[in-house]
Amino acid sequence: MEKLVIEGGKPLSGTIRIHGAKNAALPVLAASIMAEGTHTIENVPDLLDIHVMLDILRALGCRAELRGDTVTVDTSSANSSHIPEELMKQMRSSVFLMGPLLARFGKVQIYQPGGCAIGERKINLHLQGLQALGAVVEESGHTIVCWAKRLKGADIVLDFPSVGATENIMMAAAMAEGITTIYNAAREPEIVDLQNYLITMGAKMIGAGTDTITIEGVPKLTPTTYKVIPDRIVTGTMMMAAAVTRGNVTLENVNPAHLTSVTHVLKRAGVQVTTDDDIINVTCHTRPKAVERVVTAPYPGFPTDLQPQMMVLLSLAEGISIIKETIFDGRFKHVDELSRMGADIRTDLNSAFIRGVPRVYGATVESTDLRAGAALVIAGLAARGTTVVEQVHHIDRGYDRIELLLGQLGAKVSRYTEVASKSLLS
Ligand SMILES: CC(=O)N[C@H]1[C@@H](OP(=O)(O)OP(=O)(O)OC[C@H]2O[C@@H](n3ccc(=O)[nH]c3=O)[C@H](O)[C@@H]2O)O[C@H](CO)[C@@H](O)[C@@H]1O
Ligand SMILES: C=C(OP(=O)(O)O)C(=O)O
Repeated sequence: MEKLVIEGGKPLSGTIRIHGAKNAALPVLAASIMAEGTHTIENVPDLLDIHVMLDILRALGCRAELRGDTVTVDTSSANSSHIPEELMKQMRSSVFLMGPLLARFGKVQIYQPGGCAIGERKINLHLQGLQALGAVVEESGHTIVCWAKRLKGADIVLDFPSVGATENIMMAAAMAEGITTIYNAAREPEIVDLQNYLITMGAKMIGAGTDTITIEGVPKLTPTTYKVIPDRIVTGTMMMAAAVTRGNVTLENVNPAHLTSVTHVLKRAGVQVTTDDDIINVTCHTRPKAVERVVTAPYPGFPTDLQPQMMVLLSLAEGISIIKETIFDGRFKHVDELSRMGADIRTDLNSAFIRGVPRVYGATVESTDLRAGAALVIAGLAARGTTVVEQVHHIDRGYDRIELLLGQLGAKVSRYTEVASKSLLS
């Protein structure tokens, strides 16, 4: 077990480069198995979830390795469509392999996926989409088996613009017979990235980034070299860290267009944000102002993956703010921990009412999930005194050594193992 120890109260300052997007790299790596041969995927972040995906690809018979920020996957020796349960449970994104394995082998056996405890995360839309393409789905306990002699194109209307379901259907449909149209598709930048990768492999599809995606299946895809997009959630996290510490931070290798809703909310809070091609600068010299209402929504709305971090900023803002979480039903676990640091937050169902306080104080807090953990780190940076964030493995799922990233901006964040931290804190 590892912990982060944060000495708060120092404004962040400097320039950092943002790593590639976890949520883009994961479906891209899953899709690689559809084309036999060697793929080179660039700008891949060195994260726990990426390593789990590489382990799964290896368990399926592929050769896969990450060197620097480049993954090489040789899928020619893939010989299994059964994802081992212990790997399946390690992350939600293991579910992305359903569509690709069905497309390549006509069969897939998985188990209910694991992942962060942020609410009920069903996969019914994934399964309904694959069924619409002609797959037979059998569920027994935790085990799910799907098969299809040949997938066939179909019109699919999603009840909700689920990111994962859109991606799974896009991948399966890329090699189905005929035309598939996904209505009410998710519009996230990661969907566009997946479409771009699939097109580079020879797939025929248009519409990603809008709510209607049309795919004409092709019999075969070919391996390729592809560079994934920058991580908009890591970017947003660092923007908020800069703001709460009243710092001046420049983020490079980012796509400002992916953060329009976030920039808009930060500006309403009085934070200065300027952008250039692939650069964002965030400067904040005064206490942020409350924002009456922030509502999470599918892209291009305010991302749920930045809701906990935004809550930290609003906890320190002048006035009363409300955050409404509309995507996940259990994504307020950070509230209790922030309250332990002195934040004044009440929740009612999916709304959080935040009365800004002038400062928060260091405490020992627990990271309950990935973005909650990131939020606690940000709170620790702004706090008076020392903050210890426990259960760092959650944070490692989405941030490549967050302490080093923040250290480049002058933050004092150190990582300790259980044994070291005991002696440090005794
Ligand atoms: C690896 C990855 O890309 N993860 C992101 C992806 O997760 P993920 O793809 O899991 O998110 P979805 O968009 O599918 O889920 C959104 C909502 O739809 C519900 N739902 C989803 C699928 C389904 O079959 N049935 C169903 O009811 C979920 O419970 C949730 O309440 O999008 C989320 C929403 O932007 C982000 O928070 C995650 O960081
Ligand atoms: C919820 C997240 O990821 P996942 O869907 O992989 O759990 C996230 O990235 O914040």
